[in-house]
Amino acid sequence: MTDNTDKPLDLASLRQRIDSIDSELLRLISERADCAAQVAQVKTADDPDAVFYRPEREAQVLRRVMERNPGPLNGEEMARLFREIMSACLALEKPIKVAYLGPEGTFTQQAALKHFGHSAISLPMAAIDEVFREVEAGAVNYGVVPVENSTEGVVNNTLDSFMDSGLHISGEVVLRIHHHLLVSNITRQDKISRIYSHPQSFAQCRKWLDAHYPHAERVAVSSNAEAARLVKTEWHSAAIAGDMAAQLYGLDRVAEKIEDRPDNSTRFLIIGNESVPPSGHDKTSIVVAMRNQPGVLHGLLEPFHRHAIDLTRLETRPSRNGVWTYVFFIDFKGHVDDPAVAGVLEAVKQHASDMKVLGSYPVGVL
Ligand SMILES: O=C(O)C(=O)C[C@]1(C(=O)O)C=C[C@@H](O)C=C1
Repeated sequence: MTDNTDKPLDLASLRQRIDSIDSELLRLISERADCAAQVAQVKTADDPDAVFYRPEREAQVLRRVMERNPGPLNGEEMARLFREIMSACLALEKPIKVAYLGPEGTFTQQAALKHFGHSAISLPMAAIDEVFREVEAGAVNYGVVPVENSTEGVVNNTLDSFMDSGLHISGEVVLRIHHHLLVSNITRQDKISRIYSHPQSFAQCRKWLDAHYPHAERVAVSSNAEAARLVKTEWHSAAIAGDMAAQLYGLDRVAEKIEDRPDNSTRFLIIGNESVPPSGHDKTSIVVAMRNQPGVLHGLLEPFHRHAIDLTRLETRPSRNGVWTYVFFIDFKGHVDDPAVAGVLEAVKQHASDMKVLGSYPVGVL
């Protein structure tokens, strides 16, 4: 930025300019919040049981921000700012309650905040099936559970919980997972003989641990946050956990980003009671039970090929009602309202002994 003589502005003038931009931003954000409050009135006038949170609309707003972002901030950074503005606007309409796989400080809490923003009320649950139960009981509006990790694969408890549940998937969020080796202020760093972490995190950092702490005892605990908590009281122990747990328990990072694969990421699902209209860029998840006959897998997959539908994931789990029978969890691009998807689902039904649509939802934006 320069004045009329092409000289760069001095610090005081730049700060003055920032103050006036902030005043303008304040006015605009408040105007936006007023609009959201009016949206709430319109929604309740149309329907007393109106649902205020609209995942398809939020995905569209964030995508538009990313597409139109002129820089110099990158698109994701800008979308994160808008994510928080929208979260605050929704809280003005109606605060949203979200249960997540706890305890506090887990990656699942980080995923919940990334998806809903910090104005959502987030409540830790002790187990995945408890998250499902809280949503089913109506104690919270939505739940957040991990479903797959790029290094370690599928989270079986989540898939199994879907088999017995009538809940819908209303969204997905992908989180880059960075693990750190954490110590507390009482830790003797040269005497670390025990390392706590969740089994999945141990698996994701196996090579690093073999190289740097081959003789330390690896103690598996129920969550990374629990690992971080334990380190507060033991002078010879360290924990492997992420940023949220480090912050929550005030731990120091002795080594950062120790995961073996730099692209290590986990996908989480948002579960709720409502189905979601199309957002323009959606995914659908189904679970299918097949008759045990030759060629069933071909019969199941052929319609996707025929209708040019992009499969994004296929998982097999043992079915709970028969020895050596299986169910398939399938994710693919598109929304149940798309004619091509409707065609595929019709064809899959012909081969399946049972099929359930778990939900159509916007492809994760952030
Ligand atoms: O468009 C709506 O339905 C709104 O309620 C507004 C708004 C927003 O702030 O943009 C807020 C919450 C919804 O989840 C989606 C969008």
